[in-house]
Amino acid sequence: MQPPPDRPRAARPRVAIVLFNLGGPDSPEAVRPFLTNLFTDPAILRMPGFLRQPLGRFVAWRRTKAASENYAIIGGRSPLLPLTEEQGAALQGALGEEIEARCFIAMRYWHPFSEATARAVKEWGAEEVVLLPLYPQFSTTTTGSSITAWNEACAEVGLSLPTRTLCCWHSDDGFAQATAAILRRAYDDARAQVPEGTKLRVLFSAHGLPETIVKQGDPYQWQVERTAEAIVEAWGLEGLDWQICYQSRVTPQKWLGPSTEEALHKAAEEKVAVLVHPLAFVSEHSETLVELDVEYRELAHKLGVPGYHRCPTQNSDPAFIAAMAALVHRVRDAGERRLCSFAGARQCPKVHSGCPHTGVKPPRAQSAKVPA
Ligand SMILES: C=CC1=C(C)c2cc3[nH]c(cc4nc(cc5[nH]c(cc1n2)c(C)c5CCC(=O)O)C(CCC(=O)O)=C4C)c(C)c3C=C
Ligand SMILES: [Fe+2]
Ligand SMILES: [Fe+2]
Repeated sequence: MQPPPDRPRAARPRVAIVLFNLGGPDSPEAVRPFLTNLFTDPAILRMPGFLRQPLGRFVAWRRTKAASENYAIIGGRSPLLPLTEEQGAALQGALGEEIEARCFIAMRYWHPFSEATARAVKEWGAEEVVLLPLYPQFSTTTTGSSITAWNEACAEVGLSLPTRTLCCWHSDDGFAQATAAILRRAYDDARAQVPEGTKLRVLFSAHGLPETIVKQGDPYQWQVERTAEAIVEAWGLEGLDWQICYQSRVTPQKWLGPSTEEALHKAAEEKVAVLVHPLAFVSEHSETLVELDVEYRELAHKLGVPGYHRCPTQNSDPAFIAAMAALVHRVRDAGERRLCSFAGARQCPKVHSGCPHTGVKPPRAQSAKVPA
C-alpha cells in the first residue's frame, strides 16, 4: 500500500505494536525460574505476598520435574518466542505503509520481559503504542496480568505515550474466518482418515482456569464460548458435532470443566473420532505439542477413541495475520483507547473484572524478577 499523496512518508506516525504472550523457558535451566515467575504472580496465585512468595516457589519447585520432562520432548525449550517473532515480522509486513510500525514482544514470565521491551520502544522513538495480547480471550491471569506488568514497566523506564489496547478479540470476524479456514482444512484431512460410518467431533480445547477465578468475575469462560460459536458460525458446516473442553489443569483446585480428558472419555463411550482444536492459543508451544500431541493422543488411544486428530494453531497464517493487522488499524482509526469484541450485542453479561474497560485491575502484579 502506498502512503496517501497528501501525507509524506516522513510524517507517518511511529507506532510500536507490543505483542503480549506468556513466554516459555529457553533452556532446561530456565524451567524453574520461569515457573517461579508464573506461580508468584498475584494474578495466578491469589493470596497475600507473605504467603504467595513461599507457596509460589514451592509449587514451582514441585512442578519443575513434570514441566522439564515436557519441554525435553520438544528439544528442552519452548518454541513460543521464535514463533511470536515470526508473527511479529509477518504482522509488521501486513500493516502496510500508512504507519511506520514496528513489532515488539513482551513476555510475562520469561525473556523478553516488559521492562526490556519498554526500553526498546523508548529507544526506537515510538510516538504511539498498540498493545496486542496474543490471547483471543481476556483473562485476568493472562492479558490482565500482562497489561499490569506493562504499565509498571512503563513507569519504571519513564515511557509515557498514547496507548491503545486490543483487550479482547474473541469474536472478531476476521479472526473467526481465518481460524475456521484452518479448522476446515484439518477437518477435511481428518475426515479422509476416519473409518467410513464413524462420526467426527470437533473438541474446542481451551486452556483451563480455576473456577474461583471465574467466580471472581473473570470473563474468560464466557469469551471462550463466544469464540467457539463465532468459528462454527464462520465455518457454516451444517450438523457439525462440536464441544468445548478445558485442558492444562496444573493445581489441585476445581478448574473449569468438562476437562479434555472427560471429553475424550465421552468420545470413547460414544465411539466418535475427535479433531482437537486449541481454542485459546494462536501459536504452538508445550501445551499443544506435548499435551495435545503426545499426552491426550496417548489417552485417546488407550481409551479406544476411534480416531484422534489435532488442528494446528494459527502461527503466521496469512489470513490470521491480516486479521490482526485489521484490528490494529481499527483501534487507531476509531481513536479509542481500546477495541474489544464486547461492543454492542456481544456485551459480556459478567463483570469485566481486570479489563481496561472498567478500570478494575487484577491483583497488583509485580514484574517477574527471577533472573536467567
Ligand atoms: C494456576 C496456573 C495457571 C493458570 C491459571 C494459567 C492460565 C493460562 N495460561 C495460558 C497460556 C499458557 N500457559 C502456558 C504454560 C503454563 N501455564 C501454567 C499455569 C497456569 N496457566 C504452567 C505451570 C505452564 C508451564 C507449562 C507446564 O508446567 O505445564 C503456555 C505455554 C508456555 C510455553 O510452553 O511456551 C501458554 C501459552 C492461558 C491462555 C491461560 C488462561 C486463560
Ligand atoms: Fe475487553
Ligand atoms: Fe497456562
